Amino acid sequence: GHIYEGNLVGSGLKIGIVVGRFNEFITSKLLSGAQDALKRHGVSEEDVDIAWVPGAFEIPLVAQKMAISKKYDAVITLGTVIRGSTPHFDYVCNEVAKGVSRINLDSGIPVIFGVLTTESIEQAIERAGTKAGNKGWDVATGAIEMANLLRTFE
Ligand SMILES: O=c1[nH]c(NC[C@H](O)[C@H](O)[C@H](O)CO)c([N+](=O)[O-])c(=O)[nH]1
Repeated sequence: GHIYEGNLVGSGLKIGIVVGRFNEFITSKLLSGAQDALKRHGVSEEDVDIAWVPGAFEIPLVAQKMAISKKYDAVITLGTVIRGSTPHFDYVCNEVAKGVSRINLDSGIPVIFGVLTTESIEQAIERAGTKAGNKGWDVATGAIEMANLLRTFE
């Protein structure tokens, strides 16, 4: 039988990025990690569009707009929700996760979930370019892999 898998060759792919401004100290690092990964895998900067939204709660709506525009091979979502400072932490996280996962199925476009949900600021910093790596890099390579994988099914 056939093994389907997407390679990490990004050249020619069009990528949309939705990033939340809330906790911008962290989300800006996630964004640069994603941009670095896209560039290092051959995605040209002119093929990357970036939309800034107020916070994670607004990510799904703009991610949906990008996905249904059919202008992108994949959409990356970036945000940071920290329980310590979020009164409705579980609600915000669940709604954003549910919203993003639904867009994948409704649009058929890979929309990668890159919203950090952590207990503390320290944990967020660890995942935004320090000892636990950069989640932005990880979701960017995931976007390239999924875009290429889905092309094999067309
Ligand atoms: O992205 C975040 N948005 C947060 N709230 C804003 C929310 O995403 C919406 O922007 C806001 O509710 C307006 O709709 C956060 N907290 O509340 O702490 C958070 O930690 N992260």
